[in-house]
Parts: sequence; C-alpha cells; structure tokens
Amino acid sequence: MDARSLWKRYQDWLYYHEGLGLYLDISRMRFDDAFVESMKPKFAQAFEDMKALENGAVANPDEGRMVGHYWLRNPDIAPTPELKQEILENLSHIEEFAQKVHNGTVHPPSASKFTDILSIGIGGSALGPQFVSTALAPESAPLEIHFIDNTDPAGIDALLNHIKDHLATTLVLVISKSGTTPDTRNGMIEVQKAFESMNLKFADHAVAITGHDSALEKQAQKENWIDIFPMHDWVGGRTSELSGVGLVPAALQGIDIRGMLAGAKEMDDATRQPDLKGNPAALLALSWYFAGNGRGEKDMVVLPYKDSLLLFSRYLQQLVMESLGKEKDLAGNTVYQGIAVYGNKGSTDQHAYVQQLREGVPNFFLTFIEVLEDRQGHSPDVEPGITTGDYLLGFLYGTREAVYDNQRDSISVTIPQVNPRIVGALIALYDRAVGLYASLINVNAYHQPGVEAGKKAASEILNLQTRIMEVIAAEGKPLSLEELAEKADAGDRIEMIYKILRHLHANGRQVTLSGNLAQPASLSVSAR
Ligand SMILES: O=P(O)(O)OC[C@H]1O[C@](O)(CO)[C@@H](O)[C@@H]1O
Repeated sequence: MDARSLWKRYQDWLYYHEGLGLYLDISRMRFDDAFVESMKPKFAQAFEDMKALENGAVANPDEGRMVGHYWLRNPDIAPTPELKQEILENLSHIEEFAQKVHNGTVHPPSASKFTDILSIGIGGSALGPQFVSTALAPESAPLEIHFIDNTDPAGIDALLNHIKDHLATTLVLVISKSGTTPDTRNGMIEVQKAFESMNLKFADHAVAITGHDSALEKQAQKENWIDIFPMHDWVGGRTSELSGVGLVPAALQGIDIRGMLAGAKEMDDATRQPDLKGNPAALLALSWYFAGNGRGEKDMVVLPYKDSLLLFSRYLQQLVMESLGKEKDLAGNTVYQGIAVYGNKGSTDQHAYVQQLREGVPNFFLTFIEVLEDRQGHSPDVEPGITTGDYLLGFLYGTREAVYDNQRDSISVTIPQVNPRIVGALIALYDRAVGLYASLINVNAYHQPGVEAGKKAASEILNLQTRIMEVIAAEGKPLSLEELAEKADAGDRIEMIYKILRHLHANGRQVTLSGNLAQPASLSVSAR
C-alpha cells in the first residue's frame, strides 16, 4: 500500500476516545473489508455474550460463577442492590483503612506509623499491584511497597534482608483469593518467622485480602489480624486489580484509586458499545483474530515505550494467556486455543530481540504503546532541537515502519500520559478485549483448569519426598535408588526420587548421596 493509501487507512480505522484522550490505531493490521464483514456475525454474538455477562449470567460455567469485575467500576450495574451495596461498602472500607494507616490511627505496636508494605501473593494476586505500583506510585509515597511473589527461598531472603531495618514498621498484605495457594502460604510463613525472630507479633502487622470462608480468612480471624478485605467469588484473580487486591495496596501508596476506577468505567462504557468500529476492545479483538486466524497462530508482542509501563506486558501475559489458553472450547471440542504474550519495553527491547522481529520468524504481531507526555517539566536538547523523548518517538515509529515494510503487522495504542485514570482505562480495555475474543473463539475465559494439573503433580512430588525420607530414616543403611524406589512403593518414580535426593543433598539436608554423580544409577543414599 502506498503512503497516501496508508494515511487514508489510518484515518479510516483510527479510534479516539475523547474523554480519555486515548487513540487506537489498527491500520497496520493488514485485514481487508471482506474479513471485517465475515467477522460481524461473530461480533454480534460476542456483544450479546458480554451483555449477558454484565447482567450477571453465569459466564464461568465450569465453576458456576458470575463474572463481575465490570461492576467494581460501576456498582450501579451490579445485578442486585445487595451486591451494589457490598461493592460500595468495600470501597469505603479500603479508603478509610488507608486513611487510618496514613494518619497513624492504625499503626504498629512500637511506632506511630507504618512505613513499608510487604505484599505477599502470586499471579493475579501480585501482577496487578506490581504493575500499578511501577506505573503510578508517587515519588514520596506514604508507604513503600515490596513484593514476595514466589516460593524462592533466596528471593525471600533478599527481600527480608532489604527491609529488615523496617520490619517493625512494615504492614504485611497477604493476598490470595483461594487462601490456599502454597507459594503465598510459604511466603507468609517465612515472613511470620522473620517477625517472630525479631520479637514482633505478626498479627499486629498483618492484613488479609481473601475469599470468604477461605483458610486465610479463618487464620486472620483467629489470630486477630489488623483487617480483612474480601475477594469476591465473582472476580477472577487476573481481573482483580480493581478489587481490594489492587485497590488496598494502591490506596496505601497514595495512588488515586477513584481515578483508576473512573478511567476503567469510562473505558467500560466505550467498550460496551455493540459497534465494531466504535469499540476499541472490539477493534483489538478483531486484530488479534486476524493476526492468528482465530487460533493464536501469532504471538502478541507488547512494547510500551515508557519505563513506568514496563510491567504492563507481564500483567497482560497472565490476563491473556490464562484466559484464552484453553484445550477445550465451551462445547467441549478440543481446540488448543491461546495467544502467547511477551514484551518488556521500548526502546530497550530494540537492542535485544527486535532484530528477529524485523527479519526472523514472522510468528508475531506487535502492540506499541505510545505515551504523548514525555515527562513532567522541561526536556533539555540532546541535539539541536531534539530531546530524549523525540528519540523515543522516533524509535517507536521507526520500528513500526521497519517491521511493517517487512510484512509484520502492528497495533498502536497512544495515551496522553501515565496517570490513574489512564491506567484504569488500559486495564479495562484489555479486560474487555479478552472477554470479546474469548467469545469469538468460544472458550471460557474465566477458569484455569490447566493450572490445577501442575499443582496436583507438585503436591504428589512433595508427598513422595515425605515417603522416601521415612524409608531412608527407617532403613538406617545405604540404599541404591532402585531399592529406595521399591521400598517407597514408587518404582515408576525413580527419576523424580533421584531429583529430590539431589536437591536435598545440595542443600545439606537429611541425606547423603554417595557414588558417581555423573551416573545416577550408581548412587546410594543414606540418612545424614
Ligand atoms: O489468589 P490466589 O487464589 O492465591 O491465586 C493466585 C493465582 O493462582 C492462579 O489460580 C493460578 O494458579 C491464578 O489464576 C491466580 O491469579
């Protein structure tokens, strides 16, 4: 297409949200009118599905749950007055709590104010708060936030070491919808022990954000933690940033949570429109469908050209991949759906993998995110009449052009600045795009059955560890791996037994491995 036709196509397909000052440009996705026509019936259905979902249909049929994250930003559309009331009360609860922490009404036993937050959670109970903190936490936030989002002992040590001088004034948020996620529970137990080792009472520092009646809620009640915020049954982990999960940490950091909710509501209003061209989420879903033939054949590379949006791609990775990556569709057919998402930020990534994007395997499409405001305040020239921000713009559009010229498609989202309203709007834009796309490909976007298999297998490995340790202790003499497997009644798990022993041995735990490490079958194991 020549430059003039592209300019026309740009204008034909440009979406602009006046209130938010947000632009969406899908002109560099090479679909034609026939494709758009062919998608219209699917979109008509997707808009209907979304309407039903917002009205309280059981849109997550496997788990028998409603899907209500849209109600959080507009309680007036909650399906019952009780739910509306609950949402409003929770919001006031969050704001009052943050205010009490800020003014010292809620304070640690040994100091007048909390200074730090330690947030323990994983997946949807971490990614949103991490993204929002990086994007929006003010320079001198009333509390500085830190995260434990893994069951990595060295990672926990590094974090605890970093905040040890502030532990006495640290407020701990334990965030888990299920209240049973082992990674989160492990982090919590290690943090509890760190408090005890400094003669600090953990309960006086702890807040739970969790589902009703969960093990975590019960523990918090029994131990009389500072406070408990609910996670609703009808809000999924990956769409929970605008529930207590994201709002409690954000409010504590002094981030304008009403602004985030307002931006999300404005975007929800725009993406509710049953009009393909006038609905930015539908335009995204259309583009994703086109890129990957509705089968996720191309990966989504997300490149925000702004450091503060670095974690947006990681946030979207869970939102998109956990929602769309499904083996079965809603009719039970095997479909192996999904869209792979990766990316960090521009222009940084141009010096990492953009070489391959420009010239290598054409198995992706790009999403550029441009922020119009360079910085607050004046930018000095780095060359006559040219600033660092001009360079960033040049690199973004240079890359867009270079990849397009080589048959690689891209979407561009342009926002005026990174502020709470816009961040809320971006979250809402992608929530809806994922919901619509899921409807186009007929999958349940709101469950995650695949994650359970890994969790179950992990728990079997831990049981196996307990079993073999019992055998080793009872035996009192060296055993070959074969003998151990047989005695533990796990003849088919010999490789796993070897790996458990290797790990225990490397950490100086209860076992000693003798023999040739290069030949696992030659090893024998005894109690240390
Ligand atoms: O909030 P929870 O229940 O601890 O779950 C954390 C994450 O784990 C998952 O269930 C996947 O294992 C995600 O869907 C969720 O966001």
